[in-house]
Amino acid sequence: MAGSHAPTGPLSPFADPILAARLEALRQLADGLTDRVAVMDRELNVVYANDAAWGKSGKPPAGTKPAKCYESFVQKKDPCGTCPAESVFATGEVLTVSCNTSGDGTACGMHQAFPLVSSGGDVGSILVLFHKRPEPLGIPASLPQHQPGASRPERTASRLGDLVGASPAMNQLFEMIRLVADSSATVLIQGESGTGKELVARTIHQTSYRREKPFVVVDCGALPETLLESELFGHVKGAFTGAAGAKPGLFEEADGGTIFLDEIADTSPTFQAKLLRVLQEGEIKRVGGTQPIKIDVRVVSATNKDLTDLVKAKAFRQDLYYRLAVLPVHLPPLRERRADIPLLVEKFVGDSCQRHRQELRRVSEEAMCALTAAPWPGNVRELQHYIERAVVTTTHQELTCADLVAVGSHVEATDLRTVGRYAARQAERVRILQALQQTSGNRVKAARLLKISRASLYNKLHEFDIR
Ligand SMILES: Nc1ncnc2c1ncn2[C@@H]1O[C@H](COP(=O)(O)OP(=O)(O)OP(=O)(O)O)[C@@H](O)[C@H]1O
Repeated sequence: MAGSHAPTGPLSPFADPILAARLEALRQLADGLTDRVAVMDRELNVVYANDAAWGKSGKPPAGTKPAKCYESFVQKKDPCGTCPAESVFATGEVLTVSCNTSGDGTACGMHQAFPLVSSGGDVGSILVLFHKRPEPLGIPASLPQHQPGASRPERTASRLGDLVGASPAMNQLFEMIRLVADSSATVLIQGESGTGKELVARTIHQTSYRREKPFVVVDCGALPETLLESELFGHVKGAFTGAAGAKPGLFEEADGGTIFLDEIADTSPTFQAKLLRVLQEGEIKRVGGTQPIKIDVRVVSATNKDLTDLVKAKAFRQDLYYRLAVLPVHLPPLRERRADIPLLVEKFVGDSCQRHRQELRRVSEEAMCALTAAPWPGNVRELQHYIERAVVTTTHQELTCADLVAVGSHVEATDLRTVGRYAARQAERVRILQALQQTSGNRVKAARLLKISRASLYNKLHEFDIR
């Protein structure tokens, strides 16, 4: 039996179209879950709860007045003295409640509460995840829920698939990914460049039942409007000069899977109108064609711009925004979640050592502190490249602060000439280190190997601070 909506009366927040769309998406994915999930309005009426949340008391019969959360979940007549979820309405911040599984701290056993924002921008209701009920002895804590086939990414406290993180923001993200994975609702990921938006999209795909089907990435900002249309929707023979044959588009290629539309804010109004139609109708028409083609694709999009600002400035269609952002995800910049840095550093050192066939290297405590304190304006991507350079250009078993200084400023050079010069110097440095290694530190032999004079080698050792 599936979960159900309780009647909500004429003042239901779900008269709001965006909240209604979010509720529908949540209902689709939470109905079959064994985790307890509920949505409450500002008056603490249960607007939706899945069967697991109603538990033994069972859902109220249709037509009864909206049930209050305290009546439904803890069989109390009066509201709890303080409900932590109320702060979510006040602040719009995600809340995690530390309490044990029997629900000390909150009578209902609330674990996390997420704000559901209305089209007007206020918190119209909250999504609540509860702690699991203690299982009777002898029964496994969770029964396998998934079909055979490619396994879902492994989830540990600080990792989901390739995504690592220990900050509250990342932990909430892991929970959300797990919760939304099996819905087909659209997801909009917003965050600065390099924060991991594409990796999050890929993890959502790999966590979902679509994981054995394609994950197709489209950089919408990189293509002019007409090319983007024919790439995404395909074209029929003779649709334009050079269209010698018919070609299926990326939406067709992604059928059954997920399409990731990166840089969605950089699309033209004409393209936005066409994409909106595709999302509304669940079908595409190839460029130059008239025949609609049904598609079953989950759309995950991303932008490093604030899409709500663009909507206000009328630079992005509001109706398309609502369609794309049924499940909005915000990835904070790395400087706002420094607790993730040590885990990311360890992962990137491990990956780089493996890629460059080196033994696993360690990072000294002092160096880790310096890395954790750095500003990382280029976010996780900048940290990843920095670690890669450190692994390639240094030789000590343990990476120290001195090694990091030798790698150079963590701030990436942006102009091509500087990048080229920097890369050439790094390559030179690496070659000298290799020569010294090959000759067991014998500088005369190393100079001979490098085909430079001994004096030049001494100058370069000084220049690169190699001792
Ligand atoms: N939490 C994370 N754990 C492990 N690796 C990560 C994490 N976040 C980002 N990365 C890695 O950092 C790099 C940049 O991430 P990604 O390309 O997903 O960022 P992005 O936000 O999509 O960037 P852009 O906006 O420039 O397209 C990738 O190599 C990705 O694998």
